[in-house]
Amino acid sequence: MPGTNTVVSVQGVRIEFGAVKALNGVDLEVGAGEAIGLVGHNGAGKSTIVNVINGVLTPHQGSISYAGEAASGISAARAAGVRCVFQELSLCPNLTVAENTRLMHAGLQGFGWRTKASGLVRKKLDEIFPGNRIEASSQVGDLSIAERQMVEIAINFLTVTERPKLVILDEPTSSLDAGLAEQLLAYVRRFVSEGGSVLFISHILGEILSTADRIVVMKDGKVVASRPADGFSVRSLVETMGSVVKERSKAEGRSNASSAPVVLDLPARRGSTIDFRARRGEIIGLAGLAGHGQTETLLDLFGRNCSNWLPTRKASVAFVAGDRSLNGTFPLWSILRNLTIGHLRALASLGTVDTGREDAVGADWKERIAIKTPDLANPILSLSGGNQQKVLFARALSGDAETVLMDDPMRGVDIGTKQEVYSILRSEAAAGRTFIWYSTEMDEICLCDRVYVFRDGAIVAELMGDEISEDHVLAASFSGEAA
Ligand SMILES: Nc1ncnc2c1ncn2[C@@H]1O[C@H](COP(=O)(O)OP(=O)(O)OP(=O)(O)O)[C@@H](O)[C@H]1O
Repeated sequence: MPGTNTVVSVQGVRIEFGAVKALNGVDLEVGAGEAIGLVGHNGAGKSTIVNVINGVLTPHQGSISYAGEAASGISAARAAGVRCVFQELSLCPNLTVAENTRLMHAGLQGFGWRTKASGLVRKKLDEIFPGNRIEASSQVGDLSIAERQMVEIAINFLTVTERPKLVILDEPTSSLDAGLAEQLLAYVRRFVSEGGSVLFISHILGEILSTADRIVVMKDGKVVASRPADGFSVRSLVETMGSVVKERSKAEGRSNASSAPVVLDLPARRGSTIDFRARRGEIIGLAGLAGHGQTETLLDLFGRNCSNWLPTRKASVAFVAGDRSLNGTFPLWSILRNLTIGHLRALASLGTVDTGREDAVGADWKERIAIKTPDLANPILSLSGGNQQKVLFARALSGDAETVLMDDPMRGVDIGTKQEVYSILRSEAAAGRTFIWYSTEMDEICLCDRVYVFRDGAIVAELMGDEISEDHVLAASFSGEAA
């Protein structure tokens, strides 16, 4: 029986989507003042259990109770103080930050609600992310993905009539750079020390280990471990999730392509003296604080190198978009069509798509990066977030583009798959492909051959080989000079 200090308890919950057993008898309890880290491979069932707790999904079997009272549904969860920051951000892009705050908090009503909403959200943004420059009057569609994530987090933590009791954060740092992620984790610890509870999902295991009191590991729709965080290490977590840690030194396999031909370049801008240059076979990292011009540089490179008045059989650059739902997936299409759309010409014979070859490409990539689905003909939205991201990767890598531009492409991808993708990138680079990779994860930046650090829209440092380290990237990000 759940204790009096229990905020939410789920017992024996089962959820099936057709043939997929998304939850196969899950028990989970969250106590007051507890920070729980929830980890598991892509498709393990983490978002599904979140949707049960916040009342969006009704279990096919099993029960749910809030503070010891059996109840279900969105309003029961809301009344129990459950709030959720979703993996696919749920703000309305055509409304302002203040208007989105009002949508989430029905208590903001009557004369002067807009001023009150603006004040509350600005105050919470400053409390969680000191130094941010987000205006309450800004339209959400004009904000970067990191800013949208910050707004959604602030809206869910703020108190209008009732203080939130349990805030569920589904991959909240996936679009935040290291500095913003640290600010959020520090705030989470403060919230928990004041008696609030947090259920925190992340594929970045370091932040789970440093923030959670207890870690729950899911695998194939079941909870396979639930222990105090100090009983886990990165290695034991990965193994409990069912993957193996591959040891690799940062410099392993780094190419020394300094004499290879330049395939893409951009002149220095905004007062910088450093030109951007990418050589054949290089993996170039774009680093720096989020929103300092990395995505714009990728878009600029893409625009300059793909616009062609004449139809072409071979695209020279492919792009893995950072905002999966806005620019990545075709939501009404199948998984297979989403994967092959980038290079249908190469799969065509006599002007129509050769479905046999298309199926073979799909089956090959399903196997290579473990896309978790019973059938590639299923809609793309039937996949978990991380598995959708794998499809976008496969779309870029399965074509024959010589250069692949990647805008923070590992968002939501589990650690086992990341390791596979790192190996694929390294072997493709050795075969002559060039990768330009914006990442908000320092570990990934450290895997690159050469790194450009961005600040205020300009390149402020170029790091090579052993110079590529967290300290040097941070020093350049803040002071504009390599350490
Ligand atoms: N609406 C849906 N229709 C069909 N299958 C679904 C649906 N939602 C989830 N699933 C399936 O349920 C399983 C669990 O998905 P869930 O999104 O909970 O995984 P997850 O652990 O959150 O993964 P990720 O780390 O990639 O976000 C997956 O196999 C997924 O394909």
